[in-house]
Amino acid sequence: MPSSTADMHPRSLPTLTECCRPDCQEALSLACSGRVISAMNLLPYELYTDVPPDATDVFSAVLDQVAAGDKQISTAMPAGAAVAPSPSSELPLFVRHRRGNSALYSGQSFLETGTSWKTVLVAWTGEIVNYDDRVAAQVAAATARAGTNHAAPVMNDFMLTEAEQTKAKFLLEEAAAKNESTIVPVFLYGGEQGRWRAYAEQVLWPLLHYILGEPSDGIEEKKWWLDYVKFNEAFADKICEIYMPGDIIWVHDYHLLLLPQILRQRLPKAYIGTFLHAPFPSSEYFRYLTKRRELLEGMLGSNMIGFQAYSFSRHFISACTRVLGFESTAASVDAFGARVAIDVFPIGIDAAKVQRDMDTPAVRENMVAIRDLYPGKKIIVGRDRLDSVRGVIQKLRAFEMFCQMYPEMVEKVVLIQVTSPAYAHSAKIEKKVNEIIAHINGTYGMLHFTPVQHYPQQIARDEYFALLRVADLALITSVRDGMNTTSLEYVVCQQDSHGPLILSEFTGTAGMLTDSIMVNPWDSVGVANAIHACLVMKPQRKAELEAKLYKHVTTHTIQAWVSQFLSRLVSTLASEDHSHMTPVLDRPLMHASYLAATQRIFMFDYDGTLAPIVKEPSLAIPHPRVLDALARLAADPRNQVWIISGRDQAFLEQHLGHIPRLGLSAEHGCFMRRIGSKDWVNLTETFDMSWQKDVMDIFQYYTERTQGSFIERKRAAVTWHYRRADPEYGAFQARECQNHLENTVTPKYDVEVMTGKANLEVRPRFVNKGEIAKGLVYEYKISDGTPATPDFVLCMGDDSTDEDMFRALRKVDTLDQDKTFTVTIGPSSKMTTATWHLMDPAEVVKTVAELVGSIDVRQEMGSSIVHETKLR
Ligand SMILES: O=P(O)(O)OC[C@H]1O[C@@H](O)[C@H](O)[C@@H](O)[C@@H]1O
Repeated sequence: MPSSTADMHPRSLPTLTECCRPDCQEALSLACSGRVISAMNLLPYELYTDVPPDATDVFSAVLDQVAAGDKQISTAMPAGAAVAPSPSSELPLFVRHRRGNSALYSGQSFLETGTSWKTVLVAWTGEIVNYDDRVAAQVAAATARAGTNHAAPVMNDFMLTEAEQTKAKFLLEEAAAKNESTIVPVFLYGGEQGRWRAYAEQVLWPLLHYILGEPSDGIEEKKWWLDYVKFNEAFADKICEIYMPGDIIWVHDYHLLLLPQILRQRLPKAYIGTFLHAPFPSSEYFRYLTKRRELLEGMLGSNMIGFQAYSFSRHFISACTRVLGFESTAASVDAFGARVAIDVFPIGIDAAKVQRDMDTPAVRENMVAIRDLYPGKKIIVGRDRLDSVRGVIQKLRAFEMFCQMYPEMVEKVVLIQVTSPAYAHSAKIEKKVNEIIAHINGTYGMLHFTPVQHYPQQIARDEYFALLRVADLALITSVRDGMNTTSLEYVVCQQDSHGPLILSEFTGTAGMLTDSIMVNPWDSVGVANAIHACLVMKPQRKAELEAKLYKHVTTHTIQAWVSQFLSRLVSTLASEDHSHMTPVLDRPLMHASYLAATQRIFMFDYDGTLAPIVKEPSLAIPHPRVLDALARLAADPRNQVWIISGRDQAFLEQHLGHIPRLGLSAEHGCFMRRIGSKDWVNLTETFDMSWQKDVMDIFQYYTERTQGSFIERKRAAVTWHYRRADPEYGAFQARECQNHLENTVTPKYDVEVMTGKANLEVRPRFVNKGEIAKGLVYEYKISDGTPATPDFVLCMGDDSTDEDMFRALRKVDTLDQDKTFTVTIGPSSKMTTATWHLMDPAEVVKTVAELVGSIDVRQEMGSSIVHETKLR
């Protein structure tokens, strides 16, 4: 990991001398441009309009009526607000820093000022709030807190004129220039401005946090979805306008999950990294989303996807396997012919800035004030947004339990809970919170003492840091959280006083702050005990824990996070092109060799090569185009065409047996029907088949224990399929089953266990596709029966049994290897001994059709490259 900004200098990056997809066969001589385009939902600046000069008075007057004494409302003009010079016909516009998202913005700010990367920030302006709306929003918040019914404030159908837009841009750029960064605002209009967040915040956010909405007719959700698509497209438009080859595009968070794939379609060679700041739920939960496929595919346009915690990345990979059926490893997903790296990057904070901000005279003054309020008391502090995932209710329940279990402690402790309003209206939770607090204070409080002090408001930074510094304990009980920055800031603030941290195991932070006191927020007795244990903890133990936590937080900072994400993305890109990428079949080259040859041989595997893999094997019947192409190919006397399959002879006979001059090899070579013959030869005739009973018993055992699996019994081979079972459990059971077979059956009989695509197959060892392929080459005869050596070989297959053919052909020294085309079907990243690859059976059919002239080769050549780069 780069430890200093010097490490981040583009000059020290690996030079990417080729495009990240070498199989494009287009050496682009690209170098990383040293520029990062960050795409995030909201600009770090807020834009608003038309606050009249006497705004302070008007705000105060309105707000006084609805929420007397409510400290949350800021009635003053924002300090340092920039005002655009404008002719009186235009709206005056103001820009100020946006609150919240501090980790995200400080990461961006470090990228801009602390590294040598050039940066561009593409982000939405957010709702451009006009004066009336601002008042309405404040009134809404105040009335909601006052407990009265209130409808959410309606944003106007707001529109900036061209001139105003230019002015807005000027203001934003001016603000950004202080950070030496370039800003590209995304302006969005039409209808209510909040519509652009609706899908992300009403559907996605809850689901990512394991919250299910009420079932609906879906009409509203459909509208929100269309807006979500448009939102992502608007970002893609802006990025395409400014993109230069070699730029790194860094996409942030759940508002922009479609953006990577939209960009991949438009900029096939772009370097794209995505980071999800929110949690990613179990695939069992994620699949509730009606747009689950689109969202996953959208993310998979990236070269690398980062998550806050290992469990989130595991869930994501599992969703890709289960929902999309994509192959994956513990750290990657194979999607659309490319390998997408999946990694974990827990976000940190700007610890140095916190250290500066927590040590100001204002903070120290506030600390004294707070201590004076609670002399002699242990202070427990909580600061959360008031939504359904931060676990404020769970916290209060646990505190109540603590008071009940440890009555002797009650008077010695105060819980100061600060809650800031949630994005979504949270009146119900607020009501519940107030009720519980009233109950605790009513039960355990006294005239001179109130155990829970609740501050439902945004507090100033100075007050916030003062609170974190005077606390004896921090209590974080989120029921779901991507990353909890309060816990990190608390650790920095406790450098001298060593207050322990109680942390919910359901936060993304839990994985990194292993020296906190971990709790399950649903277990109020457990949390109550943890509170007690922390309050009576020995100073030395507290100091030990704090020292470890402090070291972690000040090492894994936001700066380290930025550096780590980018350096891992760059090394992923750099390693992608040189490792084991197999080039896409050079169809013009193959076509030229074909035309020049007269003694040709073709070997095609069936499943996964001529027909796609389907859930039910008997339904994988050949498409008429496949039959037509094979028939034409076989009709040419210069061609010898073979199907070399694991299928049994009945299946091959039924679907392909009618094609004249087509050779068939069934059950991996156990049975052969030679070209021009109607008879099958059984190569296993004399082979002892008693092993089948043992294998059937074992397969039966696993079938009973693996829901959805089934046995296919052929004449010589036996196959156990788990393609309809749970993919992970099926693969696990297959490994167990394979072990079982290899310990009991293979030592006893001369048989082999093969792993296929979601299946295990057992067959006599002496036959395999490699032996058949070799034999066909050695026994090759031209039409008059004269032995000859093929001068053109095309061998295609998709699974490990076909690798035997590729390997065998490589070893035949009579063959001209330049005229021997071994082609694996699958992504270029697949491990293979084949020389070339094609993506899927559709590409195979197209390739064969070209050879026999069913498709005009001049029109179609290279189309697989186009197809693939388009997808990628
Ligand atoms: O060798 P191929 O054609 O890819 O077939 C592999 C396997 O594919 C499966 O779909 C069949 O059910 C099996 O019987 C067969 O062995």
